[in-house]
Amino acid sequence: MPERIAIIGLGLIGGSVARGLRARGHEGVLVGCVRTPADADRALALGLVDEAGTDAAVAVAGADLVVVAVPIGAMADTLATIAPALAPAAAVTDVGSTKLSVIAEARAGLGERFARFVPGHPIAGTEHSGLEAGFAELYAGRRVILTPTAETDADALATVTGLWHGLGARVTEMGAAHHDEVLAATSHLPHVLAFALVDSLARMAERTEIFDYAAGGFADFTRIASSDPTLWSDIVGANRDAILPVLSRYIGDLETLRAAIEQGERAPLMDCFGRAKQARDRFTAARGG
Ligand SMILES: NC(=O)c1ccc[n+]([C@@H]2O[C@H](COP(=O)([O-])OP(=O)(O)OC[C@H]3O[C@@H](n4cnc5c(N)ncnc54)[C@H](O)[C@@H]3O)[C@@H](O)[C@H]2O)c1
Ligand SMILES: O=C(O)C(=O)C[C@]1(C(=O)O)C=C[C@@H](O)C=C1
Repeated sequence: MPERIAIIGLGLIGGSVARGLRARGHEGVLVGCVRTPADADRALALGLVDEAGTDAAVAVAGADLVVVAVPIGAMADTLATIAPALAPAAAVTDVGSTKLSVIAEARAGLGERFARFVPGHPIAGTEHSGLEAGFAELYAGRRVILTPTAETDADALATVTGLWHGLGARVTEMGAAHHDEVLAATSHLPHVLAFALVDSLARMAERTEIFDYAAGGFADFTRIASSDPTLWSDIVGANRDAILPVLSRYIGDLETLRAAIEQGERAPLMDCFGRAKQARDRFTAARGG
């Protein structure tokens, strides 16, 4: 594990990297960068890092590894800010939920340091945000996708792979475009649907008492609608090209179901629900129940 690790952004994802490194006995120095002096004090009080400040360029000076864990909308500025302050041998990675957009921003912001950048995405999270949201075991047994480019240095890739293995994660490599298509379907679309459903019902609930009777079904389907609206607007905006086709396909499938319900046809419902149950049961079994 690198000796000096800088983490820019100590919310759910960056904070969990810090807590995980601590819990697994990392003996080097952890440096954190947050947005306000009050957050820096809080990060130190929580024991997340050894040094904390609000200047990303100061935070990365002398670091062997830099983990950029800010919202997608703050990636471009952050990468451009740290570029001149990076040590020559430093490896840089990110945790952003979209990869083509971050790679383009890293190429522009890091310039000649781009080869030291390893695009990454831990497929693990919760609906919570902020300094208190992280936990040490967030990445244990979870997947991390790395999307190196043709220019990515092999030793930077090895350093970042080692970070995630050290946190107990399983590392997979794939192309950035494929990553964005897969995550559009399995993460970004579900978030859009959950936000839309809760908003739609909330506007109905202004006139009725429906939420008084919502229970497990509603809670299971909508947990992720408690996620941060700014974070998710950034993600959806950055991955719109991959989200639009799966969103359109889903709307078409819903229209088919609506027509079947309207016509009183049972067979299309049984076909859809049956296929869905099988697929969901296989997914649950593959995750270990
Ligand atoms: N939430 C998830 O489930 C999840 C999962 C995987 C990856 N991600 C990705 O991880 C990244 C961080 O998400 P999060 O859930 O940890 O969000 P978060 O809001 O919990 O944390 C973001 C942190 O970045 C800080 N920050 C924001 N702008 C900054 C700036 N300009 N400079 C320095 N710090 C800044 C915030 O103060 C906060 O500490 C995002 O890019 C997101 O796409 C999120
Ligand atoms: O479990 C959650 O709450 C999450 O939102 C985690 C989740 C997901 O959709 O699975 C969200 C965003 C990511 O980039 C990766 C993982």
